[in-house]
Amino acid sequence: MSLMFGKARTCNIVTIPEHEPAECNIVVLGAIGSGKSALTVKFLTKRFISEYDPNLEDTYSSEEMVDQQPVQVRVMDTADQDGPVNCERYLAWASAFLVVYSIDNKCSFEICQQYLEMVTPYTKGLQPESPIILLGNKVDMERYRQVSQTDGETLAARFGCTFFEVSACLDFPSVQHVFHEAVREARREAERSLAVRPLYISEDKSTVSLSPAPPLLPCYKELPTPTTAKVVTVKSSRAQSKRRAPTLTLLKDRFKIF
Ligand SMILES: Nc1nc2c(ncn2[C@@H]2O[C@H](COP(=O)(O)OP(=O)(O)OP(=O)(O)O)[C@@H](O)[C@H]2O)c(=O)[nH]1
Repeated sequence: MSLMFGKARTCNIVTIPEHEPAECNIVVLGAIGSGKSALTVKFLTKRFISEYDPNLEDTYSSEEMVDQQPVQVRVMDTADQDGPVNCERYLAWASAFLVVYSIDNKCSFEICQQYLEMVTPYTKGLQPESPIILLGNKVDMERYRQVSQTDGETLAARFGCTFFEVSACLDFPSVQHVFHEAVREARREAERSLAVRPLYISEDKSTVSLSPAPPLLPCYKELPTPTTAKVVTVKSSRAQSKRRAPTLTLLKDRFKIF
């Protein structure tokens, strides 16, 4: 079981054991057509897709550098046909959630509320919690806007989650920032969860030990086997490349990338 964010930390008494390399599993949720796949592919390839197979659910992996720390980011691009159903396939797997609606589609915003109502009670009870980011996508469609930024901010505040408005077809840095912010929030939650574990001082005072760790949810289990999921790996490491767009081994017939 790999633990989240294995930056070893020593203090004068207790050394937290070196963990394995950090990993972060991000699950992208939202209504059909809200832009989940486009945002995912933009983050992984810097390119905007225009066509996709709406019934396919894929999980991608990318080596990222977030705040000078390497992290293996896995992104599950879900494809729920009718809103939050069959959620157990990703709830335990997730380190963080991106819940996406389209600002030009009020119905997609209402479906996001259903996702937040389903995911929040589950994550709030976890150690560490899996943070949630609410995303208003297609901000380039301002002239067709049906959901105000204030509505988005209000919904995010109601569920205690971070809020951004983005566009998968505009600049890459704003999309990358959202995914990296999800990693940062998951990292902070993991550190906070470690920090609140009580210390026990043994009788002879010579050693101090951390209480046995609460069963941290493994941030990466065997991927669930959704009927159509394909695990696709980003070929080149973004951490090492000179910001080259990694080649993503997408099955080209499913995405028309231009
Ligand atoms: N204008 C604009 N169009 C977008 C944006 N993001 C996605 N689209 C378009 O919206 C449509 C749906 O995008 P997808 O990324 O496939 O949406 P999805 O949420 O993955 O849809 P499902 O796979 O059916 O769940 C496609 O035609 C995209 O080209 C955006 O930021 N701006």
